[in-house]
Amino acid sequence: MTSGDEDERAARENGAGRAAAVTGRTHGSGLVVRGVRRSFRGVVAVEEADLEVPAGSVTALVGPNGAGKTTLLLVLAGLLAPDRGTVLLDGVDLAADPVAARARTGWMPDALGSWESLTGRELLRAMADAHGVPRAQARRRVDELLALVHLEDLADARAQVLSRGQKQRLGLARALVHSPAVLLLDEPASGLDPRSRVELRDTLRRLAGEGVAVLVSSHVLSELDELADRAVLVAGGRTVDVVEDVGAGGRGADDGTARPTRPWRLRALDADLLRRALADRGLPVREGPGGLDVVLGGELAAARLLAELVADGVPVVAFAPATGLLEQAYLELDERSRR
Ligand SMILES: Nc1ncnc2c1ncn2[C@@H]1O[C@H](COP(=O)(O)OP(=O)(O)OP(=O)(O)O)[C@@H](O)[C@H]1O
Repeated sequence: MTSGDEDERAARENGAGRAAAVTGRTHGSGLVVRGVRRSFRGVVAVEEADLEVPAGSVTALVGPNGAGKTTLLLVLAGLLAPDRGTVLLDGVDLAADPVAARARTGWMPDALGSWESLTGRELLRAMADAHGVPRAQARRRVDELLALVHLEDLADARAQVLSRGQKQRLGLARALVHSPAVLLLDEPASGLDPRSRVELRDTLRRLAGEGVAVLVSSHVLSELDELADRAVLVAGGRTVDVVEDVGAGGRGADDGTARPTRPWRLRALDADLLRRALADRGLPVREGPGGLDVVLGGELAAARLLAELVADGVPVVAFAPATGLLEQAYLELDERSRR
């Protein structure tokens, strides 16, 4: 047994002993991806992927249909071999030591898959067995995870009778059975009702708080704004951009001019006065539903503008982002890829 294995075992045992912790991890090396390419008989699904997911963070993988997100996640999960490129999972090179790399990685595909004839409990125990979690510990771990995803009452029902959302929750528990340092999730919120989505968000944030590196693909951009710390944008098989500070809403540079930019919607009791005040500042204005939209360079620029308008006696009654930061970045990306 290597010292890394011993650390891992200690971390697992720690986690199993502390009911409050989902993994028991406190730190790790996260995920590093460099120059990954993957094609299928001439069809290039992932052309050039470069990204990092620091331990303790949630990173969103965002891009239009066919951008290569699922293919990339399958490569990172060790289920598809890349044509070239390097993947480091918690410091372990996936190509050099796939077994150790997979032991550090949790994978939640967008569908539960072929084990649906087992009950949820059997499925989780089989997974724990496959990962070499000792029996007594596995029993405790499985109970904890069933509670975490609120499936205790359905634990002994065959997975195939579960609803789509319940299967998604079981899929999350399955991905966590071996206390992974890196968690990869493909559209985890699909099929979840609003309450389950909030719980998923809380669970992923909690995992990140425990030091796990979380990479999550999703099309529900408004929810990623609240869930993710940062987002990696993918288009045409390439990682094309990174949006930092997603959760903070994009603070922007001190001069208020740098990215990220997005429209803000303003409403005043006197719309004409507001229109004139914005025009005086050289800000192009668009009529939006229920207000005027102006593009600003971040929250600092917005705060400054609001203070100026109020000081000038403009009776502003609403001032908020017109779209989420990620939504805006995604729409810009989509626009560029259509040109
Ligand atoms: N097994 C395969 N054989 C051939 N082409 C494939 C295969 N898997 C994926 N592709 C192609 O690779 C490209 C990327 O597909 P992928 O499923 O990774 O995209 P995605 O970003 O996950 O899309 P979506 O958001 O619609 O799920 C697509 O053009 C797809 O048709």
